[in-house]
Amino acid sequence: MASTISNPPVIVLSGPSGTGKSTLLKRLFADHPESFGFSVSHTTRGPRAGETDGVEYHFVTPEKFQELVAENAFIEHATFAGRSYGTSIAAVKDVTKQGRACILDIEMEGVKQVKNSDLNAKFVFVQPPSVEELEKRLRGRGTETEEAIQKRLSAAIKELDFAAIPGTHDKIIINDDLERAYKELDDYIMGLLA
Ligand SMILES: Nc1ncnc2c1ncn2[C@@H]1O[C@H](COP(=O)(O)OP(=O)(O)OP(=O)(O)O)[C@@H](O)[C@H]1O
Repeated sequence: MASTISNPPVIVLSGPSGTGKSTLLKRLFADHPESFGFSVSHTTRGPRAGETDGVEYHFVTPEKFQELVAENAFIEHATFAGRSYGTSIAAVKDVTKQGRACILDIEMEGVKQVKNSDLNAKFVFVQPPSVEELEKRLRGRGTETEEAIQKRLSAAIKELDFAAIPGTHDKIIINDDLERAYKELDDYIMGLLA
């Protein structure tokens, strides 16, 4: 396969937390390592030894970060332990300029930001078979506290309502059986890249 694609797409993958997005993407990237590029995030943390600005991250000051927030430059941004991180629209465009498709794994608010941007994106929603099954997976993953699980479940209901609006997504994949769901995702995305 050629290592670059003409007119590569931006693919937005969303869906409730615990629905299986990371599991599906990990497989997709492993199966097609040449097809996708990763956007470089901005961060207010300082570079560690060996890290280069613009490679691992765009390293910026808190003031610059706030400026970018005010300009609506970010698709998503968040603060962890006092450090801010964000995915900018420009960073996603850089990936497509290099001839690689860019997949964004983002939440509903980020999806809305992409819809409001000039990115030419395809929207894929990964839907759990049911809210009960989603709860089972979140518990099974064992990475969340009870409080976090409840928060994720109430956010999931909002995401499902949003996804139910006709035309919100180009493709809805129900992640019931992982093999089947993966094949559907792989076929759809490789179809976009063909
Ligand atoms: N089809 C499936 N059937 C059963 N279990 C699954 C399936 N797909 C994923 N899982 C399991 O569900 C759990 C949640 O999956 P994963 O971490 O990929 O979700 P996610 O959507 O990426 O969540 P987050 O948005 O919180 O990162 C994992 O333990 C994973 O192994």
